[in-house]
Amino acid sequence: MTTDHGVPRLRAITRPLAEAPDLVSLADPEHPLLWLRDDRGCVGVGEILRLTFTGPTRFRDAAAQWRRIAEAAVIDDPVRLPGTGLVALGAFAFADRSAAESVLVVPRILVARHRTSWWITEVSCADAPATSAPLRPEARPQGSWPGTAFGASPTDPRAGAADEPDRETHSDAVAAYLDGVREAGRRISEGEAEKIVLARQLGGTIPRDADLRIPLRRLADRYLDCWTFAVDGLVGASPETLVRSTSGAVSARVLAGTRARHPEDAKRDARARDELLTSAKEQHEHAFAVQSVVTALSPYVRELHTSEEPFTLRLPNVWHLATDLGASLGERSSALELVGALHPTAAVAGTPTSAAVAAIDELEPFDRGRYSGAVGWIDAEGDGEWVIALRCAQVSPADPGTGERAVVASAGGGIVAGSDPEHELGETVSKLRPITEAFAP
Ligand SMILES: C=C(O[C@H]1C=CC=C(C(=O)O)[C@@H]1O)C(=O)O
Repeated sequence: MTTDHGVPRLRAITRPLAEAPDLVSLADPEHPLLWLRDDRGCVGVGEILRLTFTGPTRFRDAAAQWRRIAEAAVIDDPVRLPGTGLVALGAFAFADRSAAESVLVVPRILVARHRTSWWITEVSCADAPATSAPLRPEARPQGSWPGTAFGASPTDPRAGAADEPDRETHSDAVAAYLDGVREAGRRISEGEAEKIVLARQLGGTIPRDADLRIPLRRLADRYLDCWTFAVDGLVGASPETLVRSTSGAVSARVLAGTRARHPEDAKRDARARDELLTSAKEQHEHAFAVQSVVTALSPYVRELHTSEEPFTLRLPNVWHLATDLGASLGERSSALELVGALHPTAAVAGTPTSAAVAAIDELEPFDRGRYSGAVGWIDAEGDGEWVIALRCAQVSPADPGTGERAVVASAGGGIVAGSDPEHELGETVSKLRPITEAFAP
């Protein structure tokens, strides 16, 4: 199955699909592989190749290995749309020193959609005899979903203790987060950094046979402006496009600056939006995030342009300040190479990057894993779409003793001069809502 240089040789056969299957119901209930937003997306069934990476060179290694695999592949693709032919889905860790593996997974079967076009791709070893038509996966019936009520931290998973920023006494994990925010504020006032993004985690458990398609469907139905994803146990719905690169066109959506939504009270909701748009602090925090993306992308693109002013993005749980970027790809860099150049942006690390990453390492008492890393897909042309892994949870393999799967949800926010710790805590509660609600019983 490999070339003389040890590179797996794959054959991908793509065929148009006349019918329009429900992508979520085709996913594996316990190990879903899914990428979905409105009328675009794909579901992977089975796995033919899994590549793992760790350390500071994880993006570069993945990009180089994927390029070799794509060059060696035999591709039969009359459909020729973004995501046809050979495709891998991936999830990458935030930190260079993370214990979490970064992965690229090539599904055996991919069923996908781009607006009104549907297709199926079957991937096999190039040396095996080719089949005439790809195997059709079948929708599986819905399984059980007892859900989970998250506890205040992965090590203190007392159900229900998660979201209580107004409590007089906070849990140890919340107290540690608040201390971290204060310390970040102190460092910023002393000039060590201008912005530091600090996160916290919640913990829960689900039984081994819980059907993860249920929280995924809730996310996809509710967060229409987000990419709903499931890759190697990382499940979420992110509003922030790190980079999309298709046929030479590059785009990104930068988010930073947040207010909780109040959909039940239109006036209060509008006030929250106006406050966000006019807050000098939020605009300042946002500008750092835009600048970090512009600086990182510039060497790879031409004609980079951004929306003139940040606009407000309305999600069901929060308002965000947002800026869209567009550009043309300058040279033939793959989407994964662009991801490696962009990560970590100021939206998830801070400014300047190295000082912010060092502060996160000291002030957050946990490994972020893949939270605030990158999740997305890449095809054989190097085109792809990657989001920052936000509003998400990592679901672990089942514990052999208890049969339970640990679920760790994470959310954070940018700390700048003048940030108020209790307000920041409230912001993480709003940002955790997509996951706490999707995983609710
Ligand atoms: C770090 C997170 O959000 C980032 C993205 C949008 C707005 C953010 C903010 O306002 O702080 C964060 O930079 C998170 O959701 O965990």
